[in-house]
Amino acid sequence: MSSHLIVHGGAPLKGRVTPSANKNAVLPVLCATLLTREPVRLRGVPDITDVRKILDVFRSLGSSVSVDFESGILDLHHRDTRFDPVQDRLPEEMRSSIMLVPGLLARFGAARIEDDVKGCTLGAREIDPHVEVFERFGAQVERGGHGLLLRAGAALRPNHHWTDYASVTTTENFVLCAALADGTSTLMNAASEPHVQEFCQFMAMLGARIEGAGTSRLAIHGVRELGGGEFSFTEDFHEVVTFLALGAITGGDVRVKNSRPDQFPLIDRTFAKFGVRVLHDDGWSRAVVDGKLKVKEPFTPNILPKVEAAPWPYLPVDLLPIFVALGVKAEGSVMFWNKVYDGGMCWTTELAKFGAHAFQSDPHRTVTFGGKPLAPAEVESPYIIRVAIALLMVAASIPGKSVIRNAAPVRRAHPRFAENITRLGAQVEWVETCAKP
Ligand SMILES: CC(=O)N[C@H]1[C@@H](OP(=O)(O)OP(=O)(O)OC[C@H]2O[C@@H](n3ccc(=O)[nH]c3=O)[C@H](O)[C@@H]2O)O[C@H](CO)[C@@H](O)[C@@H]1O
Ligand SMILES: C=C(OP(=O)(O)O)C(=O)O
Repeated sequence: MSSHLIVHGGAPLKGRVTPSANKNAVLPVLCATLLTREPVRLRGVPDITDVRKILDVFRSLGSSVSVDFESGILDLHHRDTRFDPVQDRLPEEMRSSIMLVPGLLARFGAARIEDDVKGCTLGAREIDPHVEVFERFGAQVERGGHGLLLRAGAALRPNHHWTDYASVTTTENFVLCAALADGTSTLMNAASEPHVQEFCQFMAMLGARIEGAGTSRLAIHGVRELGGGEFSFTEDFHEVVTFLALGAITGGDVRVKNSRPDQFPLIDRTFAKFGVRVLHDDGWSRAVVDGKLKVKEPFTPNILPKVEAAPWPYLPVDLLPIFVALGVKAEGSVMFWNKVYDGGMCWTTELAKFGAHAFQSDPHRTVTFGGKPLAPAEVESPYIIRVAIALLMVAASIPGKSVIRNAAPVRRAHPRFAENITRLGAQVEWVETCAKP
């Protein structure tokens, strides 16, 4: 079964929208709940496929799971749980599956990593930095059927570690292991993305002792046990940017609830490179285009304006496709540089189907020559959430019917996405089919 998005583009998107929570904050938090035997209540939990997969794991462990996606309230209680690391399988095709390991080790002294925990097909996405973290905390790792099997003794061993690069989920796994380790652990080159910070806030609410959240050095003082409690998620900055960009690319006027404009200065400057002014006022953000989308000329002669994406506080790499879509529409040329992934720019051929001129100059870089006339098209999304969104953005800006084939990755991160943008005036519908729509 495949899920395609049918888009009748050309309508300017207008209105107000409240974003959901950030999948990349919600998932490590869900994994972290395995570390406590006390009840946890989460508010603002989005109805996305990755969340459903983790909740299915909890049910199979025997945990109490009560979720109401309408209100976004999730009650979890992991008390009498059971797990067989050889027989039981964990979710695949999602990166966060790897963050179940510390909770399983803490409960059962055993865990597993499935063969496919790459998530979006953005490139290599190695697991070695994770394995290294688990080994430093004292786990033994060996290859088993369909993945790796891990075993650890009673308490994990505190340690001092410096990673090759600032990895989001490796940092989160380090914190998850260190929270209950027998002493103080430190991590250098820690990731500091907003979702890593939000995850650390949740851990602190459970009673974890973390210093340096939001910086590149974390110190975690292990505690004997963690408690329970309540936690509310904030708005997802990926969704804030997505809705703003959809308003801008369709010539509309979308206002998006955003309680963290302090995280936006670089994002706002990136929008400005395409002629989009982002205004933040009273908890709401708004994208304004004066005239038409146009690339801002640099003062330096004979250079290409560029957008660089890298670990925070750079522009987040998952936002890059959204700006590529703006680059295709804006008059002028821009170089996009994905400093993280070696396979994140593979989709320029799909843009060409709309008549766009985009050139992939190497695995990390693409140049857009924007402002060319575009026509509706049938395009194929790779298994990359934000690329499906970027293709939809381009389609929504062109009058006529386009089809985004295999757009299901959208459902991994954006709940009720088609409904949300339909309320803003888009004409979008899902089609589930075995055949071509
Ligand atoms: C569930 C979750 O939170 N997923 C996010 C998380 O994935 P994830 O934690 O898997 O991403 P990492 O930060 O580990 O980076 C992914 C890959 O990029 C490469 N790499 C990364 C950084 C670097 O400086 N050098 C380098 O080579 C490595 O091959 C690495 O495996 O962070 C990514 C980078 O923000 C986001 O795209 C993902 O949405
Ligand atoms: C790449 C993403 O997620 P994952 O790491 O789960 O594949 C994403 O959220 O854009």
